[in-house]
Amino acid sequence: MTSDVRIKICGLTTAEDIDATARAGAHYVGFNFFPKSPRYVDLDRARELAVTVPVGIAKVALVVNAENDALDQLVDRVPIDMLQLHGSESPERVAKVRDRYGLPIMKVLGIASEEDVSKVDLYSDVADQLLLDAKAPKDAALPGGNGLTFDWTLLANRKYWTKPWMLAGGLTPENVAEAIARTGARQVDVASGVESAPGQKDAGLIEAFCRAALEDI
Ligand SMILES: O=C(O)c1ccccc1N[C@@H]1O[C@H](COP(=O)(O)O)[C@@H](O)[C@H]1O
Repeated sequence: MTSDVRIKICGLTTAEDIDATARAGAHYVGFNFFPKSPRYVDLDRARELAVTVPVGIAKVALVVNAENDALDQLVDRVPIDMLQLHGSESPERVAKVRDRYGLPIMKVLGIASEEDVSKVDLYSDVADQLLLDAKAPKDAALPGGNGLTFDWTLLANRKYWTKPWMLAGGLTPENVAEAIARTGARQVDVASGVESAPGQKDAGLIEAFCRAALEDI
């Protein structure tokens, strides 16, 4: 028996990554457009990869506080299905991006406290999905992709959320089943937890992650 959990593998950079992710049964692939990331892909590379993604797997573009010029070029050149806003974008900015491109938006919230969790309500009317990631440490070079978990009990007392949400932050083949069981997440996202080195995806780890996430426990 497999569960209905949906899986996003983020920060793919090669054709082999796409192949491994599709074979493992993931539902979303993420392309990372944050230049400082070891998972960064430029528009040409992202386009080459995106056109090979099998139908039925959603192609997500991860951007951080991107301006319209950069987003215009991205959307023009790369056939994506969703924008993941992983910066400090306000609800107003999220609404503007959604209106301008007509693409579904996944807004990311960094979580370290109850107050952070309560921000879901601020974005529920303007985002199509929420992604809850560990809040990056103040001195971190990256706002995500740091392999850090957050305190999952912060999600225990959440009220009903009207938009689909995804759990991220430090997930691995070893902890993803526990994370799902403890938080009730129906969607999970991983970047560094399926890599052999920063930015280098490992087909075996992708397969193990998907197997563990899809297992009914
Ligand atoms: O992965 C990155 O390099 C990255 C850079 C900038 C913003 C977000 C990034 N990754 C996202 O963060 C989550 C959690 O990452 P991890 O699994 O803890 O390594 C990841 O799923 C990406 O969506």
